[in-house]
Amino acid sequence: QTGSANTNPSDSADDEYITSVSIGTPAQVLPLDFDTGSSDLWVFSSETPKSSASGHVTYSPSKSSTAKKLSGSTWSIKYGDKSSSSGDVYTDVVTIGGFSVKTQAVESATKVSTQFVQDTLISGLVGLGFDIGNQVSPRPQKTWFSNAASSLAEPLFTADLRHQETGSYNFGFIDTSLAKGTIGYTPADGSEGYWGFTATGYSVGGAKLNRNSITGIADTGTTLLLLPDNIVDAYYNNVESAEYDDSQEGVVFDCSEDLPSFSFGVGGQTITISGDLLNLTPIEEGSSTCFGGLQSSSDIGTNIFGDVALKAALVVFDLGNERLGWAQK
Ligand SMILES: CSC[C@H](NC(=O)[C@H](Cc1ccccc1)OC(=O)N1CCC(N)CC1)C(=O)N[C@@H](CC1CCCCC1)[C@@H](O)COc1ccncc1
Repeated sequence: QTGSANTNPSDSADDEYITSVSIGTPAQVLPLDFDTGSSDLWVFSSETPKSSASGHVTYSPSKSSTAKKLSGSTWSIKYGDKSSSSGDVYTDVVTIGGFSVKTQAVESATKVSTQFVQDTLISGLVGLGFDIGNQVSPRPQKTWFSNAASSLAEPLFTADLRHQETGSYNFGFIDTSLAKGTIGYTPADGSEGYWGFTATGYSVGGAKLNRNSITGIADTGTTLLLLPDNIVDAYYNNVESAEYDDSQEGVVFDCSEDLPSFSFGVGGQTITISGDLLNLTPIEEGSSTCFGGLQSSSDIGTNIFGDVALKAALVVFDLGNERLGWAQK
C-alpha cells in the first residue's frame, strides 16, 4: 500500500507547506503542516479556546463516531521558534494521501501560543520525526508514519517541496521521475527524534565542494537553511549589498542582486540550491530589500536544512534503513 498527498506553499515566501489531512468519521479535513523536526500530530479542536481558534478549521472529536479519549494522557510542546501548544489526547482514524491509520493519537489543543493563533493557514502539525521525540505523557504515542510504516509497501516517505508550486509527500514509494539526479543515501541519526545527517562539504557559486562536513537535520517544518556563521559569511561575502538587519534578525540585501548558488555534498551527490531559491522575499510588501534564505544557526545550536534546501531536492526519509536520500531536482 502507498499514499500520496499534495502540499502547497502557504504564501509568497514559501514560509510553510500545507497538506490536507482527514480525521475521524465522517471525515473532518484540516490543513496541517508536516514537520520532520517534531513527532506529535496535534490540531486546533473544539477544546481550543474560541478566541484562539477563531479563523481556524477545527477537529471535533464529539462529531466523530470513531474518536476515543485517551484518558489520563496530556501533551505539551515547545518549538525552536519559541511557539508552543498543549492539551489532551484522542485516538481516531487519520487519512493522509489516501492511506488510513485506524488508531492514530490525535493531540487536541487546549492551549496554543500567539504564533499559532495568528497563523490561520494551518490547524496544527503532523510530526514526521522519530517516535522518541513524542511529547505525550504518561505514555508517548507513535507518529502517523510510524503507525503506517509496517503496512506501507516500503517503510519510507519522500518530500518534494517546490517554490511557489504544488509539491508532494509520498508514502511507501519513491517516484524517481520527480528528480533529475541520482539519489545519494547517507545514514540518518534519529536518536534526538529528528532526521540527523552529515553533509560532506559545501561550495558557493558552483565552485568545487570543500571537505568541511556539516552535521544537521532535514527539517520540513523550518523555513530557512540555517548553517554555521563561517559558512554564512563565506556565502554573503559574494553579495555586495548584504548586511545584518537587527530588526529582521537576519542578513538582508538588495532584491536586485544576482545571488550565487549554494551547494552541499551528501551521499556522494552534490545538491545545488540556485540563487533565486536563496532570495526568500522582500522584508515588507513592495520593499526593494530582500531577506536571505540562508541564515545563521548559531542561536539555535543545530544546523537545519529547512525548506530552502529541501526545495532543491527530492528527499527520501527511509525509516526502514535509517537513512536519508537526496537527489537534485
Ligand atoms: C529552526 S527552529 C524555527 C522553526 N520555525 C520556523 O522555521 C518558522 C516556521 C513558520 C511558522 C509560522 C509561520 C510561518 C513559518 O519560520 C521562521 O522561523 N521563519 C520564517 C519567516 C522568516 N521571516 C523568519 C524565520 C521551528 O521551530 N520549526 C519547528 C516546526 C514549526 C513550529 C512552528 C509552526 C510551524 C512548524 C520544528 O521543525 C523545529 O525543529 C527543530 C528545531 C530545532 N532543533 C531541532 C528540531
